[in-house]
Amino acid sequence: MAFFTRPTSASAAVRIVDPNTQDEPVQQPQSRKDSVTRQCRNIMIYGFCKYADKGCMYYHPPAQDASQPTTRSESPVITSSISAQAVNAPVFVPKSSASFPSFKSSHEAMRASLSSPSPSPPDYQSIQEPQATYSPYSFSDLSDSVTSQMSQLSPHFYDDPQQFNNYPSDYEQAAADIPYYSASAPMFLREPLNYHLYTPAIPSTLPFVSSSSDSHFVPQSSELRQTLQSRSETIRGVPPIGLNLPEELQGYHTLTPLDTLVGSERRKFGNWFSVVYRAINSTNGAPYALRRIENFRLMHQTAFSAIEAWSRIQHPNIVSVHEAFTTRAFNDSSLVVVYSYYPDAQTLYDVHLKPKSPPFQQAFQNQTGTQTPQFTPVPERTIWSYIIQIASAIKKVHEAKLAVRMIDTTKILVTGRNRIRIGSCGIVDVLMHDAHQDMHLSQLEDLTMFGRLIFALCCNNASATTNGNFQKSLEIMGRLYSPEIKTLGLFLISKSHPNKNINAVFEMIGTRVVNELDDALSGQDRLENELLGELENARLVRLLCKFGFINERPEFARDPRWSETGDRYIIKLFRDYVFHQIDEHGNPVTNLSHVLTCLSKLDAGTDEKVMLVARDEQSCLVVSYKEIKSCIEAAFNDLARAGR
Ligand SMILES: Nc1ncnc2c1ncn2[C@@H]1O[C@H](COP(=O)(O)OP(=O)(O)OP(=O)(O)O)[C@@H](O)[C@H]1O
Repeated sequence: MAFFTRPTSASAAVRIVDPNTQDEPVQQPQSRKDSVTRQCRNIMIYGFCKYADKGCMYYHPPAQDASQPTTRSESPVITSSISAQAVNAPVFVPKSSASFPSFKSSHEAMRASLSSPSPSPPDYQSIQEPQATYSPYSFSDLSDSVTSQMSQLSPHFYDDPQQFNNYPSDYEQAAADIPYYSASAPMFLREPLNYHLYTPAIPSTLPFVSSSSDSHFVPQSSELRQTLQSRSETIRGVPPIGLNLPEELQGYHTLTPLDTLVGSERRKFGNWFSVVYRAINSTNGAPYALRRIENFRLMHQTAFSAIEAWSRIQHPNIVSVHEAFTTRAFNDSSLVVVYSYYPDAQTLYDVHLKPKSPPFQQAFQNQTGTQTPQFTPVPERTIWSYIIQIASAIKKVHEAKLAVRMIDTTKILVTGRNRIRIGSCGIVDVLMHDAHQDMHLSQLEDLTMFGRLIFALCCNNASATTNGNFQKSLEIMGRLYSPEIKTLGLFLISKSHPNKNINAVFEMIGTRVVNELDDALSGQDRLENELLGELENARLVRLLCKFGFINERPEFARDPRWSETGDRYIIKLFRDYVFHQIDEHGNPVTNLSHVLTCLSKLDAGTDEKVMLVARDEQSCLVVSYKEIKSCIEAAFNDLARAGR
């Protein structure tokens, strides 16, 4: 790959040479016969030609004619109102329109034209040289303005925080660190991408961060996307009509029950019936889970002090408690506790213990009595993961001088791949406020419940430690899992162990915690990698929005100054260049990579130049992405100002 020295001049103007004529002898000037019928471009650009009376060979219409805008089929009108430096570049007139380069060839033309090293001293002079044969009007008039305008742009562009205000300061630092931007370093016409501004390709040497890898906590990319989409859809789900629920409940609205059980199926929370609703908070618009305890009468306001203590507990394995209140909105006296909401969460019971309806073939075999349904054991790695997460949550709660009081497969939520959270915290504290509670005993009871839960999960039976199932459960555990799990389970359910506390649990599972940590960190790497792939989206959407604001505005449809001149004209041509390419057969080029590359370079404002060809193919402009970017900024700011 070859890169070529950038002209040392500050000018943006580059003479375009048709690549086919690179090695050909210099073209002869156009015949005078042709010239006198063509309108002088100085008239089109400046409204007058100072060489009109000094021998300029082109046609100079009377003053009123010159001011008339040309139609679209003619060459673009570039008036003196043009502010973009690139517009001041000399206009390229191809030898014949039939040789208009296709998308590919225009790039090749660009390459070819730029491939010869720029002469030194300043390239500008080399541009002036062929004036006599190339264009009848003086270039020197343009040079000053171009130089001065470019000098405003070039040297400090990357120093100006305004230009890069879309990027975090790290990126600015990165830009500063890259020698490419250093003033003393060689500059190139054809620039490499600013890699600090682009998402690098995923290194294949790190298989665990690749989007197709499946980690313990993070599924592969496609599944992750599906999961997130589904959650987003769930949050926006509308409640079924006719539920007769309150429209507004203490600042929450759009109540949707998460439990569809009816009648005798309804499960109880202790002695009380309970329902969980998803509801939207009117203040912040976020969804929350509201657990309602029906027909509960609060005797003392102090019962809510436990909720206050629970609301201070933040832990990745505990569903956060936000607030609690009593209400008569359900036509009874209900207690409502508000929790963080996890869309598509299922309870551990639903995921692992709930009897699944057997597949068709299996059901048929059962009827004939040839085969009994088997349960699918929870993998040992998953059991350890659950153990560590629950133990970690319990430790946090016990250290806060509280007890969980409800460690049960129906109250632990699976909120992601192998991610669990203890839910419904704080409710028992309110319900049992009047009963005397010994915190130490409550904490021991937590550990016993924890042990029962381990047995239940390993044996796929919620009553694994009761109803005479214990011996069978021990046998199943011994057969399916390593002895450490059984030892831990027995330790937790034992009543008389002198040293039973959560810290002792961690002493027993210490080595397994290391695995969990490794998997958690790998999951984080995977997620970071996923996030990296999404980084580009925001910048591209921002740009596309600006394009949408600027291009084809109906109120300016009849105003040629809006889209046929200056900044807007460049934006229009650039839009054509990005989106409306056609191949050599005239078919649309729908190359997404081309679009993304162009937009990324535009957003980064690179110095790389691009050749924009007018729709009538009679002229073209060479502008840098940096200049196009400033055109877009200017046009957008005009609109924004007008809007204000
Ligand atoms: N914080 C929450 N975020 C999202 N969903 C939740 C939340 N809390 C509970 N749910 C969901 O609400 C549903 C009902 O919860 P509930 O605790 O009533 O479970 P259950 O299995 O019906 O147990 P039970 O009725 O015996 O208490 C469950 O599907 C659960 O996944």
